[in-house]
Amino acid sequence: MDTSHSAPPLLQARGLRFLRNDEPVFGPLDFSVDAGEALLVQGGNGAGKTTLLRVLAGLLRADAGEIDIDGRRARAADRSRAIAYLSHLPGLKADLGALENLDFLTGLQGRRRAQSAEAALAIVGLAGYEDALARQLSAGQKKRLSLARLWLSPAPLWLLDEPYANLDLEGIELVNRMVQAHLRSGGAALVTTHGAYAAPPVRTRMLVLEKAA
Ligand SMILES: Nc1ncnc2c1ncn2[C@@H]1O[C@H](COP(=O)(O)OP(=O)(O)OP(=O)(O)O)[C@@H](O)[C@H]1O
Repeated sequence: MDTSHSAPPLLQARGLRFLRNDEPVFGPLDFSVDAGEALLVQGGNGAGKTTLLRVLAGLLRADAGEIDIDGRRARAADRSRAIAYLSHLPGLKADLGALENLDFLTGLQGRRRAQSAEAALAIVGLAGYEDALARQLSAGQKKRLSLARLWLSPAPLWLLDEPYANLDLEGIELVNRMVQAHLRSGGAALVTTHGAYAAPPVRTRMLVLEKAA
């Protein structure tokens, strides 16, 4: 018997709204994503996609609304344990090597057991770059290093802001394989995109943000 329908969504937002200088950026929004699903957050430039992910990640405070994780109200501090946020800025330490960056970030954010930083670098195509300084990596290599950090994260909910930016075709396929594997192992992902999107074949919901008038 399939009991998955009785489980609460991994993430549920109700009446979520964000204002900047008293002007609405988005919302009120109602959406949810289940374990095993992707939520595609679409909208043009300035529609509020990054702002929404930053609110969910607890980096900005919503003006109204509620966020539940696994059926329980989750304030910003609770959410940080459940969420891994891939920003479109890489968030790397420029003067540390690739491996040192991973050790630093997993030291802050925890690590999935049975995953080594070296293995994660190999998965994202950076074997041989262990000691390369982050500032010497290309934009696409930095994105790959951020993907290795994501791969090591124990968090079930991935927030991916423009994950394909700066990646070549093989990198795009890498992101899709990672998302597929993460969803298969019971995770979920929110993915922002402008529209042109090489979506992985996974169960997908859509959330379209309109630019506030
Ligand atoms: N730090 C900031 N200070 C003031 N306004 C901001 C700031 N960051 C974003 N905004 C404004 O908030 C709105 C939403 O921006 P946001 O970055 O969330 O859009 P987006 O959908 O991610 O856009 P893009 O596709 O261009 O990345 C825009 O009007 C933007 O100008």
